[in-house]
Amino acid sequence: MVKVLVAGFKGRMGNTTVQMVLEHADFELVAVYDPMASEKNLNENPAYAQTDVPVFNQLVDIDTKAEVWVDFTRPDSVFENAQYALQHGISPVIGTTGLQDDQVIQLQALAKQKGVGGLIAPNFGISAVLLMQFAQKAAQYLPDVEIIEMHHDNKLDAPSGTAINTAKMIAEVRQAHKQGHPEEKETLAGARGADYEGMRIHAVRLPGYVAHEQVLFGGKGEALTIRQDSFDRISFMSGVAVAIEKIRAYQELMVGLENLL
Ligand SMILES: NC(=O)c1ccc[n+]([C@@H]2O[C@H](COP(=O)([O-])OP(=O)(O)OC[C@H]3O[C@@H](n4cnc5c(N)ncnc54)[C@H](O)[C@@H]3O)[C@@H](O)[C@H]2O)c1
Ligand SMILES: O=C(O)C1=N[C@H](C(=O)O)CCC1
Repeated sequence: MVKVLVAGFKGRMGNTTVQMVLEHADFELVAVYDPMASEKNLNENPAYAQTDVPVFNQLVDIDTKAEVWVDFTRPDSVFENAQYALQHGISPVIGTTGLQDDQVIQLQALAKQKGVGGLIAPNFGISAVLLMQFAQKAAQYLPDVEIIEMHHDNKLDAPSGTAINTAKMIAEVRQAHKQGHPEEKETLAGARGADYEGMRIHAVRLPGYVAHEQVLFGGKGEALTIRQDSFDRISFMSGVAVAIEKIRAYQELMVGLENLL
């Protein structure tokens, strides 16, 4: 049984992860953490009356035998949480987006120093992992690309972690270049979206959406559109489960679920 702590358990993804871990035959939920929690045990919540899982609402109070730390929290708390996990020999499985490149480098150095495996996955959905791989392949032949990501309107970070990762993967196979007309001007600021090495990224935030991405390629007289949709947060759970199962076999912090598939 893999002993699991879920950070951000009061949130949308944290709650979905708690249910998945409780239902999984090979996982044991040993702790949950969220600064918004006021209860001492998860069983104070009627939905989890049959459980016996300690609740923590401050990092300093956490006392656990957890082997894996699943993090679905906030862009401004994930770095501290991941540092805490690595320092305590707990493998972080990080779904929270918004980590800066220098923070990822620092966490990778810490993981190496401690010999602890960990994963940062911008997206745990298999459709998104495949979309990123297909987009990287397509960009070898169609280097003019724009990315449109669409999310629910409670999302804090823009562009999404998936969109940034898609752009990074495309940038590995594509010469950076400015797209559009050389003299184009925005008559309304932001009209052309964010710029990643000449690729434009557009972020849509609307109620009713969950998580969706389109990568648009244009060539001479032709176009290709690749799209994926997460209609429900359950779409992320098989990826989270794979990461929990496999991560303790590693001694480094990796980026991307594809590293474990
Ligand atoms: N990688 C993926 O596949 C994937 C999928 C969905 C969401 N996400 C990301 O997961 C994160 C959470 O998304 P959400 O929709 O569940 O958000 P949410 O706002 O519903 O939940 C976040 C929870 O984190 C808690 N929290 C705040 N600070 C904390 C801290 N320091 N430690 C522990 N918990 C803390 C909040 O109280 C809240 O309950 C976001 O960054 C989002 O982009 C990633
Ligand atoms: O709901 C979110 O927020 C999501 N964030 C991730 C991202 O930023 O790419 C993945 C999909 C859901």
